[in-house]
Amino acid sequence: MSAGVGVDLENLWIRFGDFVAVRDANVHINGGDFFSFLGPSGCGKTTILRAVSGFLEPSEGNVLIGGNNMKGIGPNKRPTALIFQNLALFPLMKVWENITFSMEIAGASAKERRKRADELLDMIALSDQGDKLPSELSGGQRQRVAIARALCAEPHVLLLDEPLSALDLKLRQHMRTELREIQKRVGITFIYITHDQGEALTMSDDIAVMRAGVIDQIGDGKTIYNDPATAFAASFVGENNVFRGKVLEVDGTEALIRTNRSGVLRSRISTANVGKMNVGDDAMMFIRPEALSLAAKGSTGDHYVTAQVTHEEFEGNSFNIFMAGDGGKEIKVAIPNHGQSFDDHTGQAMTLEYEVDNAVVVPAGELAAE
Ligand SMILES: Nc1ncnc2c1ncn2[C@@H]1O[C@H](COP(=O)(O)OP(=O)(O)OP(=O)(O)O)[C@@H](O)[C@H]1O
Repeated sequence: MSAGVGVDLENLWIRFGDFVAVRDANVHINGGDFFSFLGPSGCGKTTILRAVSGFLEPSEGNVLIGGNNMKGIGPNKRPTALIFQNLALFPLMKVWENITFSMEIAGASAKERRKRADELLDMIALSDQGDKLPSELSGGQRQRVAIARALCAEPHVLLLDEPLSALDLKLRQHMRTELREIQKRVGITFIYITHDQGEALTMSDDIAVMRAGVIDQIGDGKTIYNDPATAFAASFVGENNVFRGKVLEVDGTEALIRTNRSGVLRSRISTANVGKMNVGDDAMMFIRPEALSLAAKGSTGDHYVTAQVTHEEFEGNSFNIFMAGDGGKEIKVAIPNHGQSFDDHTGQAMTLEYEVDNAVVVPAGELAAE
């Protein structure tokens, strides 16, 4: 198998007429990593992938693969292979013939092709399925065959454009584990595009969060979830409660925020913004539903929030309490279900407690659409 090589985007701009689809992207992807671009529809993910694969020439900046500048190098001369959502396996060809189609075009003998197909079938854990037709496989198995077919040409970088989105939910979740295992076995660099944060978080070494052509943050899943750099990253990845306000006081890595509706609250400053937030700045503070808990009645201080309960729901693993928040948004509190009894609090004012470390403040900015 070929080794994974690094991919770099340097000051990459992609314009379509006056429209800027990718704005000054700078990304380093380590060789052999599973790297995801995560963002909503239309944010420029596919455009970046097309620039890496060579189907699109950047307006400005460079794409480097294995340290080599790809300027002027066409798609079929690059060490990349691309997998789309629509697999397009040949329905009348057996699985092994599908996998080694590129070798047939190159004039390889049937014996050579079969040998290579068997190696790749082992790799995708479909050892005995080579003589079947694609229609005789499950959706997930067909997906693996498409991956094997892309790997047949020994790319150093595999580019995957939302390859799981056509599958049903259960299979999609199962395929996350499969894909990650295949990637580890093959050892090459995977660049994965998705709007599904669960996919990005479960599979990736690193994730780039994208918004309207801009990369907001690059980091591993835990960093992006626990330490978002922007309001968009905080609100796009996982559920989050937002408290808007202004910075009242900065104390190293912590700040006091005068919120519009919930008094003065203390928060950790997100790492990317330490040293950059000043008194008087518009700010957004985020606390996840699972980081809020019910406090004793009458508790006050800068890590307590009091709000009116609008409704509640039982979700199985948690009791969810919804409270009146700021700017028409609700505050959601998720109380883990340990089999305890749970009173209905609708209409009551409740006080919630949080650990300052579990609150994160960033400069006010665009929130992800719900
Ligand atoms: N050839 C083109 N000409 C003009 N505009 C384009 C072209 N290709 C893409 N765009 C625009 O660039 C933006 C980014 O498109 P892109 O396909 O990269 O988004 P995406 O993040 O992959 O979205 P999705 O998840 O829906 O595929 C979109 O607004 C799209 O309309």
